[in-house]
Amino acid sequence: MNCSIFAKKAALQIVLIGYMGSGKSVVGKALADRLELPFLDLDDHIEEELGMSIPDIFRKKGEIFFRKKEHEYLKEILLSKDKVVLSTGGGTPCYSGNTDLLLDKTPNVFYLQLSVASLTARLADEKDHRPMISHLKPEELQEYIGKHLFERRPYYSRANHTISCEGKSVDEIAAEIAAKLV
Ligand SMILES: Nc1ncnc2c1ncn2[C@@H]1O[C@H](COP(=O)(O)OP(=O)(O)O)[C@@H](O)[C@H]1O
Ligand SMILES: O=C(O)C1=C[C@@H](OP(=O)(O)O)[C@@H](O)[C@H](O)C1
Ligand SMILES: [Mg+2]
Repeated sequence: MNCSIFAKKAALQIVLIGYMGSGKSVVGKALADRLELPFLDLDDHIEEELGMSIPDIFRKKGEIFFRKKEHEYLKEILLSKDKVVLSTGGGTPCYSGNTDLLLDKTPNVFYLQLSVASLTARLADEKDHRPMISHLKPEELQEYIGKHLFERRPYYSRANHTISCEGKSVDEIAAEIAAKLV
C-alpha cells in the first residue's frame, strides 16, 4: 500500500511574540526565508485587509476596533495556514484570549526578549508608526516601556520558548529558533 497518498503533511506554525521593537517582524522574515516557509506579519495583514495603515486604524477606528480585527485575523490565519511563520504585534498575546489560541494550536510560540534599555534605544527612532508610543516625548519612552513591559510580561512568558535577543544578530536569532522547532 502506498501510504504517502494518506500521509497528512505535518503542520508547522511558528509564532513570534514580544514587545514592540523586539524584532518580531525582521526575525520572522529571516526565519521564513531560512526555512523556506511562507511568512505573514499580522500587522501587515491587517493593513492589507482593511486598506488602512496601523496609525490610521487607531486614529480613525480606535484601539478596540484594532484589537477585534487583530483577534479575528489571528484566528483566521491559524485555522487556514498549516505552514507559516507568523510575526504578531506587540499587544497580540495580551488581548481576547489570543495566547490560549496560539498555545492550543502550536508548540512553536517564541518570545523574543530584549531589555528595556535596548527596546528604548530601538524605538526612539521608530515610534512614529507605533500608535501606542507615538505620543510620548523621547524622555518619557524608557519609563513607559518599563511599566508596559511589566504589565505584558505575564503574557509573553507563557510562550513555549524565550529567546534572549540581547546583542544577537537577526540571523543568529533565526538560527536559534530554527534549532528549537518541534
Ligand atoms: N537582532 C537585531 N539586531 C539589530 N537590529 C534589530 C534586530 N532585530 C530587529 N532590529 C531592528 O529593530 C527595529 C524593530 O524591529 P521589528 O522587527 O520591526 O520589531 P517588532 O516587529 O518586534 O516591533 C527595526 O529597525 C529592526 O531592523
Ligand atoms: O504593542 C502593541 O500594542 C502594538 C504593536 C505593534 O506591532 P509591533 O510590535 O510589530 O510594533 C502594532 O501591532 C500596533 O501598533 C500595536
Ligand atoms: Mg512588527
